Amino acid sequence: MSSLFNWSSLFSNTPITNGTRQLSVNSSTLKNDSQSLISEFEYRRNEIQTSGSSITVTPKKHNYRFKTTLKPKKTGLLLVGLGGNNGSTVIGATIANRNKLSWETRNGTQKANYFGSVTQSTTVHLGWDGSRQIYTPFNSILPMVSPNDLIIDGWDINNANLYEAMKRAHVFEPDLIEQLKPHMETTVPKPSIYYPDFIASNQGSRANNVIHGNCKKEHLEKIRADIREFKEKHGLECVVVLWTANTERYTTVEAGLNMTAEEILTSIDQNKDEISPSNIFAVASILEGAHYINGSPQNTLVPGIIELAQKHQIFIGGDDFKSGQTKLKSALVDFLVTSGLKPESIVSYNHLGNNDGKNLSEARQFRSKEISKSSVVDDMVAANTILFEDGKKPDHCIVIKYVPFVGDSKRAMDEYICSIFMGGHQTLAIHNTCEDSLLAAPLIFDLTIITELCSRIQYASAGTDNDFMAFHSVLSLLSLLLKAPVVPNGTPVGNAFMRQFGALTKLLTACAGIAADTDLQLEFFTKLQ
Ligand SMILES: NC(=O)c1ccc[n+]([C@@H]2O[C@H](COP(=O)([O-])OP(=O)(O)OC[C@H]3O[C@@H](n4cnc5c(N)ncnc54)[C@H](O)[C@@H]3O)[C@@H](O)[C@H]2O)c1
Ligand SMILES: O=P([O-])([O-])O[C@@H]1[C@@H](O)[C@H](O)[C@@H](O)[C@H](O)[C@@H]1O
Repeated sequence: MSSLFNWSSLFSNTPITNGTRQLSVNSSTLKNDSQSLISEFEYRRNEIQTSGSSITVTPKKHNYRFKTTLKPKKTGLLLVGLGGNNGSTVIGATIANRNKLSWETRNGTQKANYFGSVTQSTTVHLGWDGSRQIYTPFNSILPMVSPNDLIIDGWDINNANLYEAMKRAHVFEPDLIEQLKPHMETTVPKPSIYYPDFIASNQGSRANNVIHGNCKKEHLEKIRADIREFKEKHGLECVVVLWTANTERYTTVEAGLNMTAEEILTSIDQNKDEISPSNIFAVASILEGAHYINGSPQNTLVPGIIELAQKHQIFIGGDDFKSGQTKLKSALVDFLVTSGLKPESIVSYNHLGNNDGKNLSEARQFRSKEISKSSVVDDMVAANTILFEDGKKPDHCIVIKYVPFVGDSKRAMDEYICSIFMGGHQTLAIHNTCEDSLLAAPLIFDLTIITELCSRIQYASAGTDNDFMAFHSVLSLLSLLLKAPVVPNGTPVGNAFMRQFGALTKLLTACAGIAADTDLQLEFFTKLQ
């Protein structure tokens, strides 16, 4: 007996599709009670055996059951770097959207929105209704937290209140800033951990809001207490701690320091220099049951922190928001290679004038960013041994310059040179003005919302009584939103943008009992039986 499932009826306060359409799923395999939805999904993949130049493909089927707890959790977001350009933009945007603010610009009246957010502003193809293709909003497929409902707070080494921080950021229009003033001027970030050696020396003048003392164990306990207090004060069911503070230098990764959960905890107890502020935030989050996301490029998520997250069944994700120049690259290079054109040279230059750019103007912080920006084409190159028969990657050059005048309005200039047919070359020269915080802030919502959703999804093998399990702690599903995805050990990194989007939406539709969109569209040139 098929069941018609429409979860909006369960939560009258959850707008199912922003008032446009109601999505109901009519499936015989779908079971739901008032608390959860169980779907069955036949996962088809190819088991591959290679031997020399021969490949053997064995199609395999795996029958999954997905169990989604339907009611979104009351969720808090704690931002490390709350007073920064991204942090103040995130908070301001939720207030503006929640209060349906509009403001005057020289181009006319602008209304608050969540453009640039995958969860809030994209749609997913469901199929053909006989006369047109039907798409549904991403956030109508399963119940998700609304960014308007997020409780947001955080830490900063600078004590500017969020109104001052917003003005300093030069991201929002003055009319909006003044409307937000009463909502933001009373919020001051919590004092944070400051170890000068990890961020640029030019950030020292900002550090007037720091936790005193040099004992890393005490710093850990203070951050843990902050997380506990935040959770209890707001009655939260889910907390995500997200690093949007300055890019740190890489930390050493070695046995005895941070290779295991025990080592990272012992190294904190022993006050080891190589334990970074972001390491401490990650450990504190995990120990307090809060999920941790790294929006910056440094290697916070060392093996010991990954092991600790697994022990505590907490999600972690990173690294480095994929917001502008690299985001375009992750789609464009996929397009070029898929077209049979061979990128030979990729030069990505940008200059920016915000504090991020100032921090990145020092060599060790730039190096963290150069690493995360450089790895984004690796999977696309490896996918085509016709073009890249010798495995030689394209020349790939990253340049970042600090030019204060442009502020948060980063100017990215890229040149792609490809080998094409019969010895020709195609050159793409792209000028891309990236309003950095307006591009990154939506990703912060998505990272938080998808992490909370994944905390409500469990899986089991169909046809068995095996218990339902949570996904792996390293939430590689967040790769769409990150430049250098951290993935479970031994699994591949995927950066091609549309493949990442497809993986995310196909999981959601599988959990909702909706047939995955194969794009084959056989119904248009065959007779469906
Ligand atoms: N498009 C983007 O904006 C984008 C894209 C990818 C990555 N990022 C990364 O996001 C981060 C934030 O970018 P931003 O433009 O908001 O930078 P920002 O400099 O404006 O904000 C960073 C904030 O972190 C604070 N801070 C530094 N160390 C801290 C610590 N230990 N604890 C708490 N606060 C601390 C600083 O005082 C500052 O207010 C940077 O690492 C940047 O590389 C940004
Ligand atoms: O995301 P993206 O535009 O490729 O990369 C950007 C860097 O090139 C830039 O220096 C700074 O704006 C951001 O930190 C961001 O990481």
